[in-house]
Amino acid sequence: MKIAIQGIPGSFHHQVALNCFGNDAEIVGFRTFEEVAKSVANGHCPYAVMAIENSIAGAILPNYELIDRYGLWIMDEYYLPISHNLMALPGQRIEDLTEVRSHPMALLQCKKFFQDYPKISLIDDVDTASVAQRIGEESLVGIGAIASKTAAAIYQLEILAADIQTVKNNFTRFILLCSERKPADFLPNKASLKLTISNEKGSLAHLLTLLSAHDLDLSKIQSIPVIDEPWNYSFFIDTVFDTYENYQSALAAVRAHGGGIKIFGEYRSRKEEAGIVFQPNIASR
Ligand SMILES: O=C(O)C(=O)C[C@]1(C(=O)O)C=C[C@@H](O)C=C1
Repeated sequence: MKIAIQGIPGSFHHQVALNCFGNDAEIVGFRTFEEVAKSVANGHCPYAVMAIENSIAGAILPNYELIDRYGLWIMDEYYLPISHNLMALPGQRIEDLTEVRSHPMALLQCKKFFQDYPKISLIDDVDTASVAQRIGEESLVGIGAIASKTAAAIYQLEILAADIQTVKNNFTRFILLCSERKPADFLPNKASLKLTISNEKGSLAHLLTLLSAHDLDLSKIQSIPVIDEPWNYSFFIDTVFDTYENYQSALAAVRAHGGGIKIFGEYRSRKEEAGIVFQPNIASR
């Protein structure tokens, strides 16, 4: 079973793919999230794991756009506790480093730590683990990586500072994607949607009131531009609900008020299971 991820062994995506699909899964690494989305849409990989938001750094907005554009289906979610570590070639000290490279989301999560090291430039790179791999393979002196302890072990780097993320309790929420909606043998209590409303005074307030009147709890709302209609916006919404009926009647009310709805996925909230190894519900998919 092929699972598409952005990254290589030692990356957080790789860890999540192993946690969710087991050690026998064939994990296929890509350099960009766009290639990941494409590989699921064109059938090369039946499933993908994709980071969507982090508790310190916030949402990865471009990934919402990819799910929308490639018409992918969110079938599950997974919360991974994230510990970032500064690492370099054995023998290097923090004072020797002039550059630290990592995935942009990882750099954002560790910005505060580097305030004490103004001589170090922080540089965006492909993913956490591939920087660690490059430093090891090319014996790069003066360059550090921010990555997992697993990456340090695989690529034989020394950890100079552990747990350097701004707050210790740091989670990234990942979503599990497939190419299309399949019949579910479970009752969802969470959905990811795109809602489009007319750009009129009070229309967003009205939409939120409608959702709240049907007991929908919004766990996320994010506005994104409608690219072919300048200054008009759609809203990506994650909502958690007690009953599927409430959710359906909320959607019916939004439609009745002229709102457009695209459903990206209906699944079970995994927040309370954060950090616990689990099997995704893929038996019937
Ligand atoms: O670079 C990695 O190791 C990743 O898996 C990417 C990623 C992300 O996309 O947010 C995953 C989790 C962390 O939030 C930092 C980076």
